[in-house]
Amino acid sequence: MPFSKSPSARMLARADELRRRIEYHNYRYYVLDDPEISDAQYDRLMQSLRALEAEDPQLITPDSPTQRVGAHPVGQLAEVTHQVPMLSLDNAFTEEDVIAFDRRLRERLETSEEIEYAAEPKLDGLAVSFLYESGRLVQAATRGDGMRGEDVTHSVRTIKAVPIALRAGAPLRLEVRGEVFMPVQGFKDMNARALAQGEKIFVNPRNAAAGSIRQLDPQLAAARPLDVFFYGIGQSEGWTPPARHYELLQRLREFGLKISPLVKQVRGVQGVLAYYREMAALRSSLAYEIDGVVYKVDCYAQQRELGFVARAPRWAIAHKFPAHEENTVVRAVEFQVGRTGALTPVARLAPVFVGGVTVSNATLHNMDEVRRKDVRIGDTVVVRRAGDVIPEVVKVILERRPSTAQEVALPTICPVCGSDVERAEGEVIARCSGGLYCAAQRKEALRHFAARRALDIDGLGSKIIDQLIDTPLIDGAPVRSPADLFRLTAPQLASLERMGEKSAANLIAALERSKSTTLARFLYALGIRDVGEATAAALAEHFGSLEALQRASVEDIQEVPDVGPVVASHVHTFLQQMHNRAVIEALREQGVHWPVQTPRRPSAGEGALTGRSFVLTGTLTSMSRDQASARIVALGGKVSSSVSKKTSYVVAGAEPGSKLQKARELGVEVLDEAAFLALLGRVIG
Ligand SMILES: NC(=O)c1ccc[n+]([C@@H]2O[C@H](COP(=O)([O-])OP(=O)(O)OC[C@H]3O[C@@H](n4cnc5c(N)ncnc54)[C@H](O)[C@@H]3O)[C@@H](O)[C@H]2O)c1
Ligand SMILES: [Zn+2]
Repeated sequence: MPFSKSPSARMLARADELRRRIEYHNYRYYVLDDPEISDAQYDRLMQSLRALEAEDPQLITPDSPTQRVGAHPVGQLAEVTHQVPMLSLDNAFTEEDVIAFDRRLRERLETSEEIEYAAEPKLDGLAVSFLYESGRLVQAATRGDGMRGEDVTHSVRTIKAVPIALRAGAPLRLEVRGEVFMPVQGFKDMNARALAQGEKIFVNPRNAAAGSIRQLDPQLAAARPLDVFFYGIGQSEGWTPPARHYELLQRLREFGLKISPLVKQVRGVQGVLAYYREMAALRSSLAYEIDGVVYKVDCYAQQRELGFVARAPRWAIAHKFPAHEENTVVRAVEFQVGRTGALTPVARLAPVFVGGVTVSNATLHNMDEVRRKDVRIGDTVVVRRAGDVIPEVVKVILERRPSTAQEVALPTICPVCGSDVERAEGEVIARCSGGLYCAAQRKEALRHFAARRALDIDGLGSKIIDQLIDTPLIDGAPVRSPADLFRLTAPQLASLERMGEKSAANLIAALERSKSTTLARFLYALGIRDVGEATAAALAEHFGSLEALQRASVEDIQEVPDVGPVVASHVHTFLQQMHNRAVIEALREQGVHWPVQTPRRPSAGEGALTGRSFVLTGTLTSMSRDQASARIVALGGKVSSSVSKKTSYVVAGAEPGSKLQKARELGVEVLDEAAFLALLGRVIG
């Protein structure tokens, strides 16, 4: 055990360490607009430092972050000195903090009366000072370190809500202060565009607003959806300011300056706390983000009496809402299989308190999203939970990536049933192909199987299906697949809740009747992805028997009218799954049957493209690839997915892939869209 240092030396070192960390995060937040920790984490660092300094005031240094506002900017923007300092606000995180604040004020004012407050939403943007001379906007500046900020007149002039000229009656000289922010929808649109163009995206609207305003190029700020609410003044000349803050805001509105419509005059602790609850309830429905509410003593005479401390006025406090964003670590990424077989990556997180609840899972939506955000196991990420929305991983903090971080891999087999996972070309979602067998898809598969247009099992609704898959009925096991339905006996069914003997007997009879079906209904009932009734009917007509379809290759299946490569591959993969085959086999053993059909022959007029094979690449403007395939096949041609010497034509649409290259190498004839349409036209005409 090392010797414990003297307490003051230890506290000194700790205060030093906290200051260094806070300075670093101030720099990232105020100068780079790219924070590395969440606001809540930052607030905790500040609270720790405040607590230390309160314990031993000798620890306070003049340059401690508790004594100063923000950070001094080091950008290329010109510096502006604030005539009246732009301060920060003290924070309250609990009702107790607010009660203590109000008590302190009444003690200082030596009053037993309730204080009147102006209560305002606390916009989450950045503070800007706007100087109007003779009613015209002459300068706009950021807060910076409170004493000196940056000249941002060029970008502020592009904000439509900031008047270039005030209305008549405005004082000769007026410095107004307000919050510039980005509405949530504008922020999302902007990030979506940035993403599409491979540009940097912002974590939240606040950083986006700050980043936009501090751009050197006013064109950039002009393109960003910025807005403003004005909430106070700095220096002014040539008028008598009102006696109350609330009245001041009304005057500012008369001058043409935008004031939050949510500002209210309230009385005492009860008044402010009621306002807090009202705004907390409104929070998620507002078009912009608020991170709390601000209470300001309404009467300016009282404000003057109360004065300031180092970095904030004594007469105001920001009452913060629970944070919407927190940082935490991704411990693992697991895949959940939905009822339609879709695999969703889910991040397992070190539990974190955010948006008022403890969150330990967050959806990653799909693999494209995982790649785009580059989320790896072991990463520190920003997690967001706003309102009742599902928690989401917003971004990875790359600076915190450990060398052991692991990339996320899409499993090749379903984590629930072990069937192959398929992800069709161009599709975002990966799916389990074990539709008939997979426990995750069981309920949906049974519901679909029994539906009227499938096997039409009268009386087998969702409620009974729920019971069947939860109750061990058959040899101690619940129903696992459609084949199990036909093993059920009337007494077993009658033992289910709300199921009399009569209904049980009816259901057994319905099951019996459903055994006699058609191949088309049966294929539809299997619930193969993208195989609706029409496709099922086309498959049945084309192949005539289930055996023929089971033997068919992807190319063979593509010969069916209206079946393109994607659907063909779904059908093929589904029928190749061992577990699916076993269920189909069991269904037939249980007596499910259909009349044999004769396979379809091409009718007159068709067959004009017989013997010719096509490969499609790129995008056609007049039809989809599947439609093009269908047209070719309807005329007797074949469509395959890869180019070989035997290929008759490669049809190349816009932005063709490597297949075009291959065609040229092999000397295969290439048709552009016009030539392809001409060929179809010639053949038909
Ligand atoms: N994540 C990080 O690394 C990091 C770093 C530094 C700061 N921060 C965040 O910034 C906060 C500190 O920043 P701050 O000093 O700007 O304090 P603040 O944001 O807590 O409060 C002061 C600011 O509130 C704004 N405001 C919004 N509505 C207002 C209204 N109606 N009336 C008056 N002011 C209003 C003004 O811009 C004012 O300057 C921290 O609590 C933290 O959340 C985060
Ligand atoms: Zn599965």
